[in-house]
Formats: sequence, structure tokens, C-alpha cells
Amino acid sequence: MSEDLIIGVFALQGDVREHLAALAECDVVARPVRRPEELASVHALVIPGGESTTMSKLVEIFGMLEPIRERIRGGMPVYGSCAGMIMLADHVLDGRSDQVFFGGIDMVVRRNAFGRQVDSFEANVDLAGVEGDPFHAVFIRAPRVESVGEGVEVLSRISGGDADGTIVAVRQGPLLATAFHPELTGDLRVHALFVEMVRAAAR
Ligand SMILES: NC(=O)CC[C@H](N)C(=O)O
Repeated sequence: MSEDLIIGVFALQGDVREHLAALAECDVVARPVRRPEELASVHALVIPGGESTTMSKLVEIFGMLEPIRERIRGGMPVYGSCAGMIMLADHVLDGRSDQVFFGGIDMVVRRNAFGRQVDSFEANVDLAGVEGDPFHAVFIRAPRVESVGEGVEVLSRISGGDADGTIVAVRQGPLLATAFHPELTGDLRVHALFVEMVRAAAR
């Protein structure tokens, strides 16, 4: 275990436990983060899936909006899955009017954009930088990436079906986001990729 690397999981709302477990399996120290003092002690942060409107309210109540924005500006690696992807987007469509976001990734994301019938669905996707079989991706009322700016690397798109070509994973510098939930399927390759990004940033 590399005791030196501490990755926080933003623990105000969402599937925190699953991310903590996935990170622990990747041989790093994983800790829940709720307050500014806890944020100060981690090298990187995971923002879980959940409900971004609820997360937004709690972010304000716990005084975490500016501290996290500040760390993002300072280059802290962050990985957001699903609601976490929404929290990392610079532009969000169909958010609540009073909803707040951390921002950081130059992309336009639409909340709950896959339509009622496909509230939840699964797809096998290729992921740039991840070796082996396609990744089995689980989408739950997922956001849709509508466009990305020049500095954003598209890591994955859905291939085939109604959503063919839809961007579902992106990276901009130390920031990583997926519209799906790798923490729910036991495939550790996305977390391993993030840990690698965190190690690289810490070097
Ligand atoms: N599974 C998820 O994280 C869903 C995201 C949720 N629909 C939101 O807007 O925040």
C-alpha cells in the first residue's frame, strides 16, 4: 500500500462506500471528505454518483464550494462519476436555477438527458488508456456530454444504438469524469487510471 497517497471521496451524498472500497482495492488510502479540514489532508478527490441537486445544497451548507474550487484551480486531481461529472462541468443544462457546481472541465453537460425509457441502461464501451476488454458501463439517470472544449480529451463514446457517438468519459489535465458508474461493477480499471493520474501529479 502506498501510504503516501491519500484520496478523498466527497461524502456528503451518493455512493461513497463503493468508491472508498474501489480505491482501497487500488492500494491507496481512501478517506471520506465532508469538511474543509478533511479536504486539506487529501491529494485528490472522487466525487461520487448520486443526485447533483442534493449534493449542491449540501455543498453550500457544509461550506465546501469555494474550498473545492480553490483546490481544483490549484491542480488537485478530481474524478467525478455521473452526478460527480455534472459537478465538474463548466456548463450544465437542465440544472436547477439555484444549483451550484465546482466546474473545471470545459464541457456542456445535460442532466438526465437519456430520456425516460432509458433512465438506466448498460453499454460496453472502449476507454482510451484502459487496456483489455471493453468496459461494461452502467448508466443511471446519467448526464449527457453535449460538447467539449479544445483542451478536453474524449476517452470514450457509446458505440451503436440510439445514443451512438455520445461522449461518456472525458479528461482535462488532472480532471477525469465518466457519465457511468465504475464503482458499481467491480471493474477497477477507471479507478486505477485515476490513481495513476494522481501518482503522476504527485511526482
Ligand atoms: N446516477 C447519478 O449520479 C444520477 C445523476 C442525477 N441524475 C443528477 O442529476 O445528479
